[in-house]
Amino acid sequence: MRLDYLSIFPAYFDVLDISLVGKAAINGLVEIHAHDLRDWTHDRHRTVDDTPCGGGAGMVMKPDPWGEAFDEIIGTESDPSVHVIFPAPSGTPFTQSAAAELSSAQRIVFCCGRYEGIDHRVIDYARSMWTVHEVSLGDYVLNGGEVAALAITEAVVRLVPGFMGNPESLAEESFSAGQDGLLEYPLFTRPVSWRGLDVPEVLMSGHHGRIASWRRDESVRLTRERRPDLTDSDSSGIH
Ligand SMILES: COc1ccc(Cn2ccc3ccc(-c4cc(N)[nH]n4)cc32)cc1
Repeated sequence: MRLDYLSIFPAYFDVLDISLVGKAAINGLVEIHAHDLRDWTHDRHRTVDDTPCGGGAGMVMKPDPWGEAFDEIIGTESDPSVHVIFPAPSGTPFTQSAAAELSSAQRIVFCCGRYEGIDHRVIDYARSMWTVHEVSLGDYVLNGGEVAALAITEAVVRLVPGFMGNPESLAEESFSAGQDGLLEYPLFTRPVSWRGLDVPEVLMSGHHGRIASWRRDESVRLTRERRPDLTDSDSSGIH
């Protein structure tokens, strides 16, 4: 899997060399390329923004640098196997199933906007050439697309076959299909007693049936408490 990042702050992606994603890069599972959008400007000030047509506050990212960057990084041929991701507050909420789908992609290009956003023709042009995803991380406002691109990268790359040492652990996580759409149960490890707080006795009983039952009850309780929106979905084991 090749991952490209287009941004006016490409240094945001240096962190990928440190993290687990960096390890995947070393063992050849993923290739990471960060690019400075200003490299495709031609004026002295390396300008990437301009005032919004129709008025309004803030600045909008000009289409020209994006188009030239696309030509060089992706090419001028249409290819639906290339996934182009535009993080945006107006995007579709990003989900674990979206991460799972993207984990089989061979190429993902992250377009990280800043200011008030990117000229919409850039997205329209990308849609005419590749598979485009406009995604939101959640109902809160970031200053640009870079943090979202990092979060999406981690969610996707950890699902790439061969990345996780213990792929079975993926099946037990919150939001993974195997959990019936329920939140993960509380976790404990040694010491059994810590600052007057004890591990639930059932977990020390060695009785696998009771442990499984306790864990499911806890998942149901937590999901009802924190994510009632998940309890009505068909995939959840509770209704
Ligand atoms: C309300 O309108 C706004 C428009 C743009 C911005 C700043 N900005 C510029 C590019 C960009 C890309 C993604 C995001 C983002 C994504 C999520 N889930 N929150 N925020 C924010 C972004 C702030 C607010």
